[in-house]
Amino acid sequence: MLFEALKAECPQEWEGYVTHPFVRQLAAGRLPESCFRHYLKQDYVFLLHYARAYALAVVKSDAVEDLKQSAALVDLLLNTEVPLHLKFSARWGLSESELAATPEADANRLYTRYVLDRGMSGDLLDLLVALAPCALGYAEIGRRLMADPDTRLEGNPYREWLELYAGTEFQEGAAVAATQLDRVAARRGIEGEVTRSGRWPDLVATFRTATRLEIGFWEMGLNP
Ligand SMILES: Cc1ncc(C[n+]2csc(CCO)c2C)c(N)n1
Repeated sequence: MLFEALKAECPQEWEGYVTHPFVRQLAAGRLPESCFRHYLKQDYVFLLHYARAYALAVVKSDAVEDLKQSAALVDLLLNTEVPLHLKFSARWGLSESELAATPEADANRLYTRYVLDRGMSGDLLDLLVALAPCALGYAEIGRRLMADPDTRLEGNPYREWLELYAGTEFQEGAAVAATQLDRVAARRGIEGEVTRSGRWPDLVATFRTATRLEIGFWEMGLNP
């Protein structure tokens, strides 16, 4: 699986992302509320740009299956994920107008524009690899946190967040994204020993950069 091969190339960055102090504090219920609210506001802005990146994936698709999958994700993001985020944020006292007026943090801008740029200058595979730490990382984070003895669900104000990303629906979505990555790679002639492909160094560099930018997003969350 391409996703596993990419992770294996940058274990330090990957561990830094999925075990970041932000998520560990969140899982233990020790994350300051100001950090979580800051994160929620920035994540709203993030989701809108993320939807744009999948819209670009529609443009970059040359197979009907990929067109459909990316188009469905744009719809899911804008018409399900964003309303869910609004509902969730409302319970933290954040209104839609407050979220919409959020000034975009540099770390946020850096990340989403990097992904869009990889998609713009590269092909669908470059774009999906740039999206992979986001599309697949949160499912892994949710799964790991649920198995972590330091995680506390009882009385944890962030319990819903944990249950969302560890939930079946989310895990299945990530599995579909991983399958698409493999399918697109195979169509570009990258199959079997993927690490011997001429494109491998560039794909690894993209994945590593996007993973580092996810770390930057957590860091931003810790510094409201
Ligand atoms: C900074 C940041 N990175 C990743 C996600 C996770 N995520 C956003 S939309 C989506 C579903 C479609 O793949 C996933 C997994 C996030 N919320 N914020």
